[in-house]
Amino acid sequence: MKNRFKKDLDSSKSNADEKKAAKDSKAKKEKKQKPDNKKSFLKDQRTRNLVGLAFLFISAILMLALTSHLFTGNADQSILNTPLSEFEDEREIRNWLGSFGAHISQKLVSDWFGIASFSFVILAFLIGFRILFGFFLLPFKQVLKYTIFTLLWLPAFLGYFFTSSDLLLLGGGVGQTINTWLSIAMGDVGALLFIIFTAIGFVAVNFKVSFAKITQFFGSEKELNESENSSFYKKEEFEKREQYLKETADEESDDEVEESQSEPQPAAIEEDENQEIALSQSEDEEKDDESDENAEEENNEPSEELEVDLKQDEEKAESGSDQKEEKDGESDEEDVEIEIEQSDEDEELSDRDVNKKVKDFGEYDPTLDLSKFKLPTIELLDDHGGGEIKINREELEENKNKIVDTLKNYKIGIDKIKATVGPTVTLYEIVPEAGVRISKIKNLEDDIALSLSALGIRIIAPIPGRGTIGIEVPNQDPDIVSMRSLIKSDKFQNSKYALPIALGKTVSNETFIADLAKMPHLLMAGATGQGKSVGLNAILVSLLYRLHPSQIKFVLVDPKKVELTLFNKIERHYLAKLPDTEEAIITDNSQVINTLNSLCIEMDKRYELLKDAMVRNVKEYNNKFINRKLNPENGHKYMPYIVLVVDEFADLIMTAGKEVETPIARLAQLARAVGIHLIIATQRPSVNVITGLIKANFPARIAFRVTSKVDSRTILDSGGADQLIGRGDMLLSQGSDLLRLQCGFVDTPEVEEICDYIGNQQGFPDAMHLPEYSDDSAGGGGAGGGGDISDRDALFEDSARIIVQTQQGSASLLQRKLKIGYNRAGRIIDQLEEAGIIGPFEGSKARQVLIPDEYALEQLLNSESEND
Ligand SMILES: Nc1ncnc2c1ncn2[C@@H]1O[C@H](COP(=O)(O)OP(=O)(O)OP(=O)(O)O)[C@@H](O)[C@H]1O
Repeated sequence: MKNRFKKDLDSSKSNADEKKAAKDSKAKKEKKQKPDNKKSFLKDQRTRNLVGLAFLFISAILMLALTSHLFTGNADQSILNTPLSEFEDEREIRNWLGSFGAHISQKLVSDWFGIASFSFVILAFLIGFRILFGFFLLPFKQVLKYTIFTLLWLPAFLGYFFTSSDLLLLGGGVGQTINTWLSIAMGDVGALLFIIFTAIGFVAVNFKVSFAKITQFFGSEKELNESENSSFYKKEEFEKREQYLKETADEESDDEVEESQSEPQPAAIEEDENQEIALSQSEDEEKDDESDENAEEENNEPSEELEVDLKQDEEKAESGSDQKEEKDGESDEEDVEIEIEQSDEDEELSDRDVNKKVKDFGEYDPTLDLSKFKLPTIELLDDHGGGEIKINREELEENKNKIVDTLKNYKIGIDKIKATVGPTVTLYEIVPEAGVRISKIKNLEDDIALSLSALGIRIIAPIPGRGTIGIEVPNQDPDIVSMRSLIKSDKFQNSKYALPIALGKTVSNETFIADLAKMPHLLMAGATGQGKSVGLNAILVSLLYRLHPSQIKFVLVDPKKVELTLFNKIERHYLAKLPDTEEAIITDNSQVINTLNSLCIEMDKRYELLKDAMVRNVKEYNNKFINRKLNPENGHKYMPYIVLVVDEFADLIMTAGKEVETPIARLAQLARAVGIHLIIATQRPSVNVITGLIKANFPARIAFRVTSKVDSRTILDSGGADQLIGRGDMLLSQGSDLLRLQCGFVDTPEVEEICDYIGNQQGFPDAMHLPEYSDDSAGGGGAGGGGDISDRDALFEDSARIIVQTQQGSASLLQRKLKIGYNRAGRIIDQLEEAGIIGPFEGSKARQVLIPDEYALEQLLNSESEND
C-alpha cells in the first residue's frame, strides 16, 4: 500500500517535472525569441540613427542651457524659486533656452554638480557620435571614470573656495553639501587637505606617477635631470596615449565582434576566426544544438532572394586592392550573398618583350657552347581561342541556387557563398551558418554531387587554411588554357626556378608554375585520352622555352613509339643517349634497362665530382665551375640537368619488371642532388605498376581523370581524380594538399614547329652521350659492380649455392631463403649473372641456371679467387 502510494507520488512528481520542463523550454524559447526581436530592433539602422541624433541634440541643448546658466542663472533662480503661480514670470526667464533651459540647468548646475555638469555635455556627445559613426572619439571607459571623479571632486573644490552667493553655483549643491560634511568632520583645514589629497591620489593612481622622479626634479641634479624629466613626462603621455589607442582599438574590435555576430553578412575572410570559434563551440554544444534544432530551423528562414554581387577584376585592378580582399555590402539579414571572384588575368609580357628576353639570353651565360642559339619564339605557339574567361551569370546563379537548395534539403544553412571562376571549373566557396558541422557536409558529399547532377563535382570540406567549404562545379563552356598564355606570363618569364614548368591554371585562373628541380620527380597518371601526353608536351615545351641546350638534356623513353618522336629533331641540341645507339628516343624496352643503368652510373660519377668540388648539389657545382674554381683538366665539366621522361611506364614494368623498377627507384632516391630528375607517366595506375617503392620516391604526382576511386587512391592517396572532367583537368599533389589545375594545351603542330625551330639551328655534333653500360655477363662497369669480386655481396656464395641446388634463378627465392630485402636480392642476382652463374633476364620466365651442380660451382668460385 505504502509502495503504491509512493509510486503514485513518484508518477505525479514526474508528470509535474515533465510539465515544468515543457514550460521551462517554452519560456526559454520565448525568451530566446524576444531578445532576438529586441536586438534586431536595436540594431536597425533607423533606430540607431534616431537614438544617435537624440544624444547629439541633448548634448547641444545642455551645452547652451548650461553655458547660459553661468550668466543668467542667478537672475533666473529668483524666478524659479518663487512658486509657479504666475505664468507671466516664465516669460522673463533669461536662459537662452527659455524655461526648459532654466529648469534643467538650475537642477544640474545650481542644485547638483555646478560647472562639473558640463561633463554631461561631453558624455552625451560621445555616446551620440558612437551610435552614429560606430566608434568613440575618446576612450569611453576612461572618460566615464574621469567624469565621475569630476562630478564629485570639482564641486567640492569649487564649493570650498567660492562661497559667495553669486558664485555658489560653480560648485553647485553637491559642492556645498560635501564641504559642509567635511568641515563638520575635520574642520576647514582638514577639508582642504582632504580635497587636495584626493586629487593627488586620483592623479597618482591613474597616471602611475613616480614620486621618486618628481623629487629628483626638485633635487640638486635639477638641471641634469631636467631633460630626463621632461622626457619622462613625455613618455608618460606617450604611454597614456598608447594605452588610449589600445583601449579604443579593443573597444572597437569588441564592438565589431558584437556586430559581426549579430549581423549575418560580415566579410568571410575577416570573420574566419569567429566562424571557427562558432564551429568549435557548436561541437561542444552538440547536444544542445540538436535539442534546439527545430527551434533554430524555425528561426532560420530560408533565403528568399539571393543577391549577386559581381566583382569584376577591372574594378579590382582600378582600386588596386588585393584580389582576395573581401568587400561587404549592406544587405538584408536574410540574404545569402554570392560573391563572384575572378582573379586578375596573370600579367603577360608583350611578344616583343618575350622575344627580347630570348635574344638577350645567349649573351647572359658565359659557359654557353652554342652562343648563337636562340630559344623558340612565342609566335610558334597558338592562342587556342584567346583564353579570356567568360562569366555566365545565369549559370552561376543557377548553380548557386542548386547548391543552396540542396544544402537546405539537408538542413544546412549558408551564411555566404563566393564563386571563383576558373577556366574549366568554378569554385563555390561556402561559409556555413554557425553551428553547422563540417563532417555533416562531408558525409553528404555524394548526395550533393548527385543533386547538382554534373560530372566533375568535387567537394573540399573544409578548404585547408580557409575554414570554408568548397564545391567545384565544371563550367558549361570551358576555356582552353593555351600554352602560349602560360609561357607569356610574367610569372613564367621571370621565375627564378631552376627548371620552371608551366603546368596550367588554377581554379582561380592563376598561372601555376612549378619547379621540377624541387619536386624533384614527377609521377603522372590518367586514363587514356585525358590529357597525359599533352601534359608531358607542356612540361617539355616549358623547359625548351627557358633553358639553353647546354643547361638541360632529355632522356626520352617512349614505348608507344609515336608520342615523343617529334622531339627527334632536337636530338643534337637537347637529347642524351647511350653511345652507339641510332635513335635518341628510346622505344625498345631492353634499351631502357641499359639507359637507366647508365643514368645510375652517370649519377655516381656526378656524385664523385661533387665530392671533389666539395659542394652539395649541382647548382653549387655549376656556380663554382662558371666562376672557374674547378679545373676541367681534373675531369670537371659543366653539368646540365638531365630529365628522364618515361611514357607508358606500365608497359615497361610489365615487360621488364624489377629490372626497371630498381634503377628507377635508385635514381629517384638519390639523383636529385646531381640534377637528374624523372617524369614518369602511366595510363594504368594500378598498384603493381605504381608500387610502394616508386610511390615513396615520387612525392609530386599529377592525376588526370581516372576511371575509379581506387585508381585515384593509388596515385594521390585520396579520391578526387575520378571526379575530374578530363581534357587536361588535373590534380596536383605535392605532399599533403591537392591542387586542381587546368593543364596548358599545346597541340602537336605547335610542338612540331618548336622542334623545327630548334632543330634548324646549329647544334652540338651529337646528342649528349651517357656513360657506357654493358649488359653482357663478362661483367665490368655494371651498375651492380659485380665484376669485381671484392665488391660482391657477403651472401654471394651462399646465394650461388642455393641457386645451383634448386636450379632456379629467381630473386624471390633468395629473398625467402636468406631473409633479405628485394634490393639486395636483385643486386646479388645481377652479380650472379655477371659471374656467369645464371643467364640474362628473360621477361616473366625465371633465369636459366648455367652451372649444373655444386661441384662445378665450387670449381668456378675457387678459380675466381685464385685469379683475383
Ligand atoms: N589541357 C588540355 N586542354 C584542352 N584539351 C585537352 C587538354 N589536354 C588534352 N586535351 C584533349 O584531349 C585529347 C587527348 O589528350 P591526350 O592525347 O594528351 O590524352 P592521353 O591521356 O595522352 O591519351 P593516351 O594515353 O591515349 O595517349 C587531346 O587530343 C585534346 O583534344
